[in-house]
Amino acid sequence: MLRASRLHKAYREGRELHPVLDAVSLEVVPGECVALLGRSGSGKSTLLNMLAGIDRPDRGTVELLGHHLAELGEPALTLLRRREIGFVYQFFNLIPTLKVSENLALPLELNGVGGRDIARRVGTLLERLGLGSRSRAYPDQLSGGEQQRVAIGRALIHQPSLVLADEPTGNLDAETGEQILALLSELFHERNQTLVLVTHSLAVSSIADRVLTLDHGQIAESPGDFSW
Ligand SMILES: Nc1ncnc2c1ncn2[C@@H]1O[C@H](COP(=O)(O)OP(=O)(O)OP(=O)(O)O)[C@@H](O)[C@H]1O
Repeated sequence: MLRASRLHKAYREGRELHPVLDAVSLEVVPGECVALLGRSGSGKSTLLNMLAGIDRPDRGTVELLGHHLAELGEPALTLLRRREIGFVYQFFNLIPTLKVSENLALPLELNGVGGRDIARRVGTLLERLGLGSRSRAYPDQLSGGEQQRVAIGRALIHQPSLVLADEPTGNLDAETGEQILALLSELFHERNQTLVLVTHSLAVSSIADRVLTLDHGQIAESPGDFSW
């Protein structure tokens, strides 16, 4: 599904080069849920962006579904992301001028799915998300937890092979966060998808089959003795 080999990334701060990833390698197999754990600033989002081809490593390679991302131009990368990846972000990133149902429909429209099929799939998923009565609401009329439900729906509706979630509960209170995590985990298992979940929370990483920790630019299996 996903293979990253010896990724290096450094950011320049004035004259100094600040290394973030130092020969990071990881492999994710289909159907797996992998949590990427690390303290703030350890490079989790940087790594996630490389895995999705949003940012490019200084050195190293990323292979997604057999495609070497470095060999793809921007249009091909965009197409691959649109079809094969669903994203869930900490701050939901819904489009404020679109209703709930329209936000959900967007990935299907971008992938050329027909109108009737879109209406059916949006309707079914809205019920599954417990948002059947909110389809005509705008994002700012929803609670944080409801907005994240919509965002999870938007990430999954086009049945991508890979879902990338960056701190999906980071902006929610503990109880809502637990509900969102349970929903994400349920939907992920039902659909037999592959999930890479970035978090700094051990509780969040508990839904994963495997936990990788990122520390000082390097990755290790299992949470070890970090205490953030
Ligand atoms: N575009 C950029 N330019 C310069 N430095 C950057 C850039 N993006 C990230 N960094 C730096 O790289 C380091 C890793 O950032 P990153 O956002 O990947 O960490 P993170 O583990 O996701 O943190 P958090 O949990 O706080 O979101 C940080 O020191 C950050 O300041």
